[in-house]
Formats: sequence, C-alpha cells, structure tokens
Amino acid sequence: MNSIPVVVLAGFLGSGKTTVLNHLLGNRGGTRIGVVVNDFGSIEVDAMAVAGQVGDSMVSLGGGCLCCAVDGSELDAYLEKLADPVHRIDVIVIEASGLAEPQEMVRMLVANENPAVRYGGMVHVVDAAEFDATRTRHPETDRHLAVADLVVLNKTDRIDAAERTRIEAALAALCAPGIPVVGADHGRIDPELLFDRRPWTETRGQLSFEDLLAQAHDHDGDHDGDDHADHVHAAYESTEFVSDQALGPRRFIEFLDRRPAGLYRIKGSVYFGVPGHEERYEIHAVGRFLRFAPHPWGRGESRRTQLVLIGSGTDGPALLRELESCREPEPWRGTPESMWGVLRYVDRPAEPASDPDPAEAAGPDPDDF
Ligand SMILES: Nc1nc2c(ncn2[C@@H]2O[C@H](COP(=O)(O)OP(=O)(O)OP(=O)(O)O)[C@@H](O)[C@H]2O)c(=O)[nH]1
Repeated sequence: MNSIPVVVLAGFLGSGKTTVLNHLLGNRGGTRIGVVVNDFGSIEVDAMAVAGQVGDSMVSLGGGCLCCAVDGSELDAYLEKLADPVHRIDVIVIEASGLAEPQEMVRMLVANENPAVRYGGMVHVVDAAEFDATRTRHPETDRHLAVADLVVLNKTDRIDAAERTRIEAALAALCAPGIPVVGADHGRIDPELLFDRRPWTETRGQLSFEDLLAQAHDHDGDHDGDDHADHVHAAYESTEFVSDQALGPRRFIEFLDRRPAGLYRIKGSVYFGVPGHEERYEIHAVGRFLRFAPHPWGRGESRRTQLVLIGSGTDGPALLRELESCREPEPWRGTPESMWGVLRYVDRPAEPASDPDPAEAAGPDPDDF
C-alpha cells in the first residue's frame, strides 16, 4: 500500500498559513485531506456543525477531511489515526503553529517509523508585507527558511513589484539553492503544487454523507469555484513525459539535481530496470524536496516511466529533451552502484540487502534539520 505524504505548512504568526490551508480545503476536488492543526479556531469549517465529532480531539470536516488538534507529543498517534484506511485520506497537511520550530516537526516526521505515512516536504508561508519586520523580531526565521522546500510569498497584494523583486532576491539568498518561491494573494496557490487533485468522479459511488454535502456546496458556488480554480491554475504549466524505455538512474538524478527553480512539482513513476531494482519508483518532488518510493508493478502493467512536471516559466520542450536524453536502451547492464543516487532519496528501501550505505539510504539524517 502507498504511504500517505505528510506536508508541513510552516510560517510565522499571521503569515497566512490558515488562509493557505482553507484555500487548499476549498479547492481540493475529490482529494481527501487529513489536517493537523494546533487549534480549530480559524479553520473555515462550515460543515463542522453537521459533521460532528469523530472522537477525541478529531473532527470530521465537510467533504471527508479529517482535522485534529494536537501538541507535538500526540502527533504520531494522530497520524496513525488519520492514516487508518477507513478514512481513505490521500494527503495529510500539518499546520505548524506560528511559534513552533518547524525543524522539530520535520525531525519527528522523518524519524516516524509508521509505514502508513511519509514526510512530504515543508512549505513555508512568508508575509510579504512584514518580511523585514519578522526577520528583525524573529531572527530564527532565517534558519526556518533554510530548511523550506517551497516558499509561498503571501500577501503580494500588499507590496509593489519593486518590493517583491527585493524580497525574492533576499529569499533566494536565505533559502537553499533552487528553492522555488511562489507568490500568492490570500494564500491562493495551486493545490496541485502539494498534492494530486482527484476529480469528484473518482470518489463517486463511495461518497459519505459529508462528501455529498461538500459536493452540493461545490455545485452551489459552481461558477465562482471553477473560474477561481482555473484562474489559480493558469499561472502554471504542466509538462508530461512518457517513456517505454527505462531511464538511466545516474542521468535522471543529474537532471533532478539541476532542475530549474521554476519547476515546483514532479510526480509520477520511473522505470529504471536495473537488475535488483526493477520496481516502479514512484517520485514525489515539492520544490527541492525529493523522494522515491519503490512499489511492485501491477499484474500486466507495462514497464514505463510516466512523469508530470508542474512549473512556472519552465521550458517544456527543453525539459522533454533533457528527459529523453536520460533514456537507457540497455538497463539490464546497469550496476547496483548506478542506483545509489536514487536510493539516497528512498525512505524505506525495498531491499535492505542492496543498500549501498544504510545510513544514507535511510533518507536524510534527522540531525540535518
Ligand atoms: N491583505 C492580505 N491579507 C491576508 C492575506 N493572506 C492572509 N491575510 C490575512 O492575514 C491574517 C492572518 O492570516 P492567517 O491565515 O490567520 O495566518 P496564520 O499564519 O494562520 O496565523 P497564525 O495561526 O496566527 O500563525 C488574516 O487576517 C488574513 O485574512 C493576503 O494575501 N493579503
């Protein structure tokens, strides 16, 4: 079974985390989101009154989202509850409290041994209008930004173009190289940057009462909602790559290492076909965050690579050319060492025996955060 990605939404008090979260909840299509917050205060939960309590401090939101309020020590227990297959959750978003050290949260998630969930990257929300003031008052901001995988520069409505350019340059210097910075007005980022948006039709036939409520709600605001989603989407382009030929792992990792900052997200699966590593390698990249997860192929499923690359200002044909040059006509000649670069990004290698270096292959060292 695939594990559920857990995305951390961090940022200082008032930067707009809850606004981003509400936007994601309102534009998630048929995707089921599990939400972890410190308090329910400002989450827009119009269905809360009808949805009722699931138990403990967990509530069910309209549309099948589950929400729970936790302090750090309870996190693992709540992730386990959210990951229970009965909830059919696709992605979990944790809103890290404005005062929390996001590194702590990331450390806990990376160290988490529950196979049902996996760390899915950290998104840092920045208040554009308070950028300098926040850094002055909270010098730790710089440290937090250094571990972000994707930055949302929120409240762009409150600054002019020159100020935005200045802040973007400052962010480029503070963040790790190549971290994408996505501008947003009232948290309106494309949900596809963080998770796959399933169409309603995919969940039809297994809808719960809450799903029906949310669907009715969506239809009420049909045009606004759709126009709005289209508008949000319009700022990004997506490039699709399919290859029946295997990809050379070294060349593919080189391609990923030099991927442009405008390439916000990569999803899909890769066929390397190297002896001992013939599985389907699911890839998940959010900003600079990158993970591979090996899975067996389905019965009769063709061995192929299928990728979707979502970005802004990216050169689609150039990306396709680069990916085409990663093709490997004779993957069976590949050595186990050629997979090392990929295995560094695998949390739970399928075959521990073939680990090049167990410490490395186990993913990032939590102490790095
Ligand atoms: N002008 C403007 N206001 C915004 C924007 N995004 C959020 N706000 C407002 O900023 C305030 C704080 O937003 P929240 O989403 O609550 O921020 P938060 O990071 O969740 O805050 P804490 O939970 O206190 O850490 C609210 O009054 C929002 O309406 C934006 O893009 N532009």
